[in-house]
Amino acid sequence: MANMISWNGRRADIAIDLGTANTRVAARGSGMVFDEPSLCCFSNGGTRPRLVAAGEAVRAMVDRTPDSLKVTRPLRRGVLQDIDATRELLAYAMSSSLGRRRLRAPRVAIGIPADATQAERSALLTAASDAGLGPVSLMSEPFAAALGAGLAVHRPEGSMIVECGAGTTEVAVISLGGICLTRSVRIGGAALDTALADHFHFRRKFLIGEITTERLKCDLVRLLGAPDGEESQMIEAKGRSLTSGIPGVQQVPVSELRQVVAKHVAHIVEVVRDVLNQTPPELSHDIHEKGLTLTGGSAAIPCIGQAITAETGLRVHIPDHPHQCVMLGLEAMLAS
Ligand SMILES: Nc1ncnc2c1ncn2[C@@H]1O[C@H](COP(=O)(O)OP(=O)(O)OP(=O)(O)O)[C@@H](O)[C@H]1O
Repeated sequence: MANMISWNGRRADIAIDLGTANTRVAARGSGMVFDEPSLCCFSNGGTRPRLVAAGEAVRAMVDRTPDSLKVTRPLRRGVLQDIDATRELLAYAMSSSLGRRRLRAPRVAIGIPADATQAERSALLTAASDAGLGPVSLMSEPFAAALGAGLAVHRPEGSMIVECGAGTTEVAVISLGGICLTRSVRIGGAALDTALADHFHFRRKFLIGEITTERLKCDLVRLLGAPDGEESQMIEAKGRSLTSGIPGVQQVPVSELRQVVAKHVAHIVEVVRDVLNQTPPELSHDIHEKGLTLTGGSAAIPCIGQAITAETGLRVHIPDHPHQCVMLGLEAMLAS
C-alpha cells in the first residue's frame, strides 16, 4: 500500500482517524485539530431523525436519554454501522476543527482496518462524500500506527505492530514501506467493557451503564497491572440491582474480575501468536531482536503487554501516546 497520500501529485489536506470510540482529525501544517468521542445524538421526532449533538457533548447523554432522543455510535467493532451517523460525525468534526478555515471538498485520508471488506470501504466513502469531503484515500490503520509510533517502516527489516483500539485489534508485520502480513480481530477495549458489564449482570444481578463500565475497566486494569497486593482491593460500581430494582453500589474484589480480563487478553495474545507463526524467518528474526510495538488506547491495559511477553518471550514497547499513533501516522503521511 502506498504511504504517501496524493492525487495527481496534489497532497491530502486532512487526515481522519475515525475510531469506534474516538475520532481524531489532523490538518496539514496544523497537527491534531480534533479529538472527541465517536458519538451522535439524534432526535426521534419528525419524519427524519435530526442531529441534536455530536462528539464530546454526547458523552454525558449516554444511557440518559428520554424516548425522544437516541444516542448512536457511527462505528461498531472498527467499521461503519450507521451511515447517517458517520456522515454527521464527519461533518461535525470538519466544522468544529476547521471552522471558518473550512476547505471546499478537502482532500482527505481516512484510516480503516486492514481487513475491511469492499462493502465496508464503499460505505465509508459514501458517508465521507455525503459529509462534503473531497477525494478520499483509505489508509491501513496498522501501517499508520507503525509510522506514528516511529517504527522504521521503510527499512528492509521486519517491524511488528499490535494496534489495540476500542473495536478492533490489528496485528501487522511491516517491512520496506508495506505490510507483509496482517490479521485483524474485531475485539478491542469495548469488548472487554461488554464482558465486564455481563459479569455484573449475570453473576451479581447488577446492571451498570456504558460509561461507568469503561471507568471501572480503567481502574481495574490499573490495579491488576500494579505490583503484588493490589488484587486484594475492592472495586466499586454504581448501578441498579436487578433483584431489588433499587439503585446502589456494588463492591467487588479485584480478584473476582481477573478471569474476565485474562480471557480477553488471551484472545489478543492468540492473534499475535498466529501472525508470528506465519511470519517468514528473516522477518521473524528481526522481530525477535527488536520486540514488538503496542499502540491504540487499549495499550494502556498493562496485562496485554505483560501477557504477550510471557507467551512469546518478545519485548513489548509502548510509545508515549499509544492512542494517538494512528493519527500521528496519518499526519506524517500528509506531510511527506
Ligand atoms: N487507561 C486506560 N485503561 C484501559 N483502557 C483504556 C485506557 N485509556 C483508554 N482505554 C481504552 O482504549 C479504547 C479507545 O482507544 P482508541 O481511541 O485507540 O480506539 P478507537 O481508535 O476509537 O477504536 P478502533 O480503532 O478500534 O476503532 C477504549 O476502549 C478505552 O476504554
